[in-house]
Amino acid sequence: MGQITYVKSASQLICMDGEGGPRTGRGMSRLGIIASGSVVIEDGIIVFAGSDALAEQYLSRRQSEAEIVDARGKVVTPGLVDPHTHAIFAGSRENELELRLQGVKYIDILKRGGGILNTARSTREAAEEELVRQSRLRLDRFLLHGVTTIEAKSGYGLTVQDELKQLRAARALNELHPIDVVPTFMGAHAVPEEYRNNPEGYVDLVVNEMLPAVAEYGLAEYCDVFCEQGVFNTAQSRRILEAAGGLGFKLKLHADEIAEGFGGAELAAELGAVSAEHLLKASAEGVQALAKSGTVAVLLPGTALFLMERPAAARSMIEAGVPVALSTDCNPGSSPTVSMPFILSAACLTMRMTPAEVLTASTINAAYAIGRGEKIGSIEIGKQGDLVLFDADNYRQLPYYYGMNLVHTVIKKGRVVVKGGVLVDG
Ligand SMILES: O=C(O)CC1=NCN=C1
Ligand SMILES: [Zn+2]
Repeated sequence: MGQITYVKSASQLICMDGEGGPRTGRGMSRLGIIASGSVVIEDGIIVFAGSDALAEQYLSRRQSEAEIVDARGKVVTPGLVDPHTHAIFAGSRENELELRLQGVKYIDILKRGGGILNTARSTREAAEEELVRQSRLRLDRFLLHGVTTIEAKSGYGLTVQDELKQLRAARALNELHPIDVVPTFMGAHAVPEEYRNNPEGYVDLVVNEMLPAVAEYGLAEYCDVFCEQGVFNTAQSRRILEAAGGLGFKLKLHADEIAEGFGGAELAAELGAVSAEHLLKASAEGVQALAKSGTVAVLLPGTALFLMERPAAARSMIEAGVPVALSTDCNPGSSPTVSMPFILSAACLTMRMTPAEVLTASTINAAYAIGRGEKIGSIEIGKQGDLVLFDADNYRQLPYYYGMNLVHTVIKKGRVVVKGGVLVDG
């Protein structure tokens, strides 16, 4: 008899069930809400989701064997999914905040050898165990904010060995922490100091040495590139992503974050990338291309806020039929946060997404952005038993109480890992 967890009598059960594939347009507003609903999880997999009455019937005599989680007065959603993080790193860059408040631009800090290169220095110096220790604390905080799966990129090593070290740390965390970690290789995050005068030589290193090594050790599912003016141009980005595709990596792209209409969105769509990320400055043609290719637009309103930039045009993307997902972009330079609940609020307040849309964008659509849409992101029979119980009367309160963490209980693969807003040991 398997381990049964019975999540009982939620005031609102947000199933997010529905047609296959990421949700678009009006589909982003269909949440599949069951008033007074219950979920039964057996051996980590959802075996029932529906009304309380039917749950009682389903369990019948086996209720006595179940661990009952009282969800009365709670809103129950799928575990939140963060599809874009740089969460594996050492050090911090709080000094840059004051620099930027004095008017120094993010990209100029990088050009001066700070920014990503600052974190690269501290990440290269850190042993793998130290990387795991520091990053594990961030994963604990993600869990306390209702996040049960994250994507995690490399890109602070910028040498073959240090990129492999970062990805091994991601693998170790995936094994030792309740949160599932989906790894992305991002050696093309910045050109390191030692290649400052030979950026093409660094692209050669990424293509000829880093990608084959990461593929050989099976350390990443995705390849991502910072396609940006002053970082990697579209020709370099294309070369790296085409090489990655040839080695079996699925593709992502940091696109149109800083320079207007740099062509990242168009490139992501042309290469059939699973997702394009940031898109603050995407062109109208780029948005249309994303809609046509079905590439998920991963929007990062926290980053726009932290960089004091206007956010991505989420409304026109949704209206164009682009599947939209949300993320913290957790990283020490442009978005030092793990709070997906705050990102939901920021998406409403700065990009005019609705409460229903931001929930879809942080669950099922975020799951599809990392290739996990058939496994997580909704409360449906056969999916992984990842749930969050929020202290809220209804789902609209999640983005409404901005800056507050309403997470009460988190269940990961059927096991309670956060209770009363506190991590459960073991
Ligand atoms: O600054 C960082 O560490 C992360 C980042 N990569 C591209 N934009 C922000
Ligand atoms: Zn990023």
